[in-house]
Amino acid sequence: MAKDPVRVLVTGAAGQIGYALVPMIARGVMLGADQPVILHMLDIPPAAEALNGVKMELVDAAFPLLKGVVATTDAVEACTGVNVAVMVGGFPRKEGMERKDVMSKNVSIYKSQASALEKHAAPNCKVLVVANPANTNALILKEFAPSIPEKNITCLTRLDHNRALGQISERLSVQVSDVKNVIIWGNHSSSQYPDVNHATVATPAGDKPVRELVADDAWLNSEFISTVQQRGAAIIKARKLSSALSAASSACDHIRDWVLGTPEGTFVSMGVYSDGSYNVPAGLIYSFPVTCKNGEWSIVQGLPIDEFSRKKLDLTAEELSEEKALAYSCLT
Ligand SMILES: NC(=O)c1ccc[n+]([C@@H]2O[C@H](COP(=O)([O-])OP(=O)(O)OC[C@H]3O[C@@H](n4cnc5c(N)ncnc54)[C@H](O)[C@@H]3O)[C@@H](O)[C@H]2O)c1
Ligand SMILES: O=C(O)C[C@H](O)C(=O)O
Repeated sequence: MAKDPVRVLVTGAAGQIGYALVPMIARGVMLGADQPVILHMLDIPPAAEALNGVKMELVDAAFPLLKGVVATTDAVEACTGVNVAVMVGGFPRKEGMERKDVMSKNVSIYKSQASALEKHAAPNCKVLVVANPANTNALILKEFAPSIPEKNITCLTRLDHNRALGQISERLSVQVSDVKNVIIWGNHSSSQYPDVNHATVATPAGDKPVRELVADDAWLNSEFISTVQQRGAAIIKARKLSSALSAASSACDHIRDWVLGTPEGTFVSMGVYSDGSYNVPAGLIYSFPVTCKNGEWSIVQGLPIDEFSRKKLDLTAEELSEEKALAYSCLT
């Protein structure tokens, strides 16, 4: 019997990530090739015409899994009944703007959209925040939607995770699908810590540690880390626009693994509400290694953390605490 459609909200759907993301969702990349979907697309009135153009293209593409499209500038209509919400909409930083200017605009958006989701989304709606500052926007959304379970509010660091897999695959000339268990700790910003200490590569002789195969700690402890941390900036420099297809694809990976589960023995990185694991302060949205089963994520416990890593985990936590304080100061 055909499955009932799942309603997926994409905010900022007229923007560049939205344009890459909605066809992936409509093709089953996010929820599976047998899962019908109804797309809810939200943008702001100045983008209404462009949003309608995206809707026209979705109709023209005749996706068999796409059972309906809601394209609107009304947050209540957009949020009504949604099972998955991918929050991409936001105000990008423009020339001459301070971090605080963009933070203040975005946290206000996330505060108001929190209420719309809380009141109108389906119970147990899973939320993924993509828009920057992603961790702090997700935290504000969580704080202003107290009836949504905190486990349902996450932010995207899977792009950074995938970037780390990509760098290791290039360095070792192995298939990216043979590399697993890198970790992104902390903020989706240049303070993040991409950690390969638990990562492995599948070889004909079994799984081997990435550190052993790379055999160059100096590279792993410096250039590898800064390349992943700075990859977003490198894409902006090259494209004059921030990453879009990789962000959209990683958002699909994040939701797919969360809903359908991670493969046995594999962990992925997700920005989730910290519970004090690994001595990360509770009350931040922080990226951890997680596994997913039956629609729930759990933080992988008990990984040894060396002194080098400890400092890096703490540094990115400090930045997130500062962002949290700044976000609250913008809202008062
Ligand atoms: N977490 C990640 O890995 C990651 C990666 C890449 C980009 N990003 C972030 O994702 C966001 C979107 O990037 P983009 O390149 O698509 O930007 P974009 O400017 O092309 O699109 C953003 C869209 O959001 C819309 N918007 C603005 N305010 C809104 C509101 N209140 N409600 C609904 N929609 C609203 C805009 O009209 C626009 O269409 C940015 O914040 C970017 O920094 C995050
Ligand atoms: O928009 C940015 O600053 C970069 C983006 O978050 C990315 O990681 O590609």
